[in-house]
Amino acid sequence: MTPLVEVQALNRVFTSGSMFARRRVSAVQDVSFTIAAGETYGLVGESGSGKSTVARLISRLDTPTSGSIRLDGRDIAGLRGRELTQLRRDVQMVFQDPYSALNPRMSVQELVYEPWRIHGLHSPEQRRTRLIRLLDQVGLPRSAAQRKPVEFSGGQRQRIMIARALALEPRLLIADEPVSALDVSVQAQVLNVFKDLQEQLGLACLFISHDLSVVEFVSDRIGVMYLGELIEEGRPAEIYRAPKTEYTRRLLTAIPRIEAGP
Ligand SMILES: Nc1ncnc2c1ncn2[C@@H]1O[C@H](COP(=O)(O)OP(=O)(O)OP(=O)(O)O)[C@@H](O)[C@H]1O
Repeated sequence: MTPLVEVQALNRVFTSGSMFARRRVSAVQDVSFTIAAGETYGLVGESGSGKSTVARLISRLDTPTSGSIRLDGRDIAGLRGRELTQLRRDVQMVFQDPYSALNPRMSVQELVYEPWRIHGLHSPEQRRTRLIRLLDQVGLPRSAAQRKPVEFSGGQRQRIMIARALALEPRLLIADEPVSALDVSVQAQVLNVFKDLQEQLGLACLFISHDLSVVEFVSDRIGVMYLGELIEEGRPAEIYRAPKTEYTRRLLTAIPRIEAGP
């Protein structure tokens, strides 16, 4: 079966500086992996290892230096016009910082309606019904609809971000450090939202974190990145039982593991 996402020999080189002092960074080096429909693939590695660059390349916010990314077997580099608009719907992102990503002047309802307005989707009646369903799915009360982001805690704001990302019924959700800005006590609650969504919606997810315990909690498979390369890949249990690299072994010693909620 064709994987939903197929990343092949991906490279991204950044160059900066003047003609005399040129700086060249290989942010992503020969990275290949796949994500099946309904699968959560966790990408872990320390700051600067290239995780966010991979996310930006898959969502076509950036262009690879070489290599390919296929969604449903089609190379996303060639998409134009209506097909590119469809990609923008099919791949949604949730970022680390819900404080800056949500427009503080908009209510939760306006924030969730916005992608529908942009894409010209659904009648007013359908929007109301869908909004209620989304709030239920991410564990927010219906009364949240009329309130503004400032009235919510960090964890609740991240739930608003997730609801907004789900509004367009994406095929792939990319979550880039979605719990890193949250208190540890709140992290598990938001991670459980991701787990519930996987079970309810069968959503495919690229889940990025520098924290292996976070990635292990939500992922079916894990890829470890180091200095732009994917140095190890496997199921969480395999990686915990027998890490293949010294770097992964070091990540494993770092933090306590997250327990599932009640
Ligand atoms: N636009 C850019 N121009 C130049 N260098 C960049 C650019 N974007 C990223 N880099 C460099 O590429 C490397 C990988 O960065 P990237 O943000 O992908 O890593 P990361 O693993 O996501 O880290 P973090 O979690 O801190 O964002 C870093 O060395 C970074 O400085």
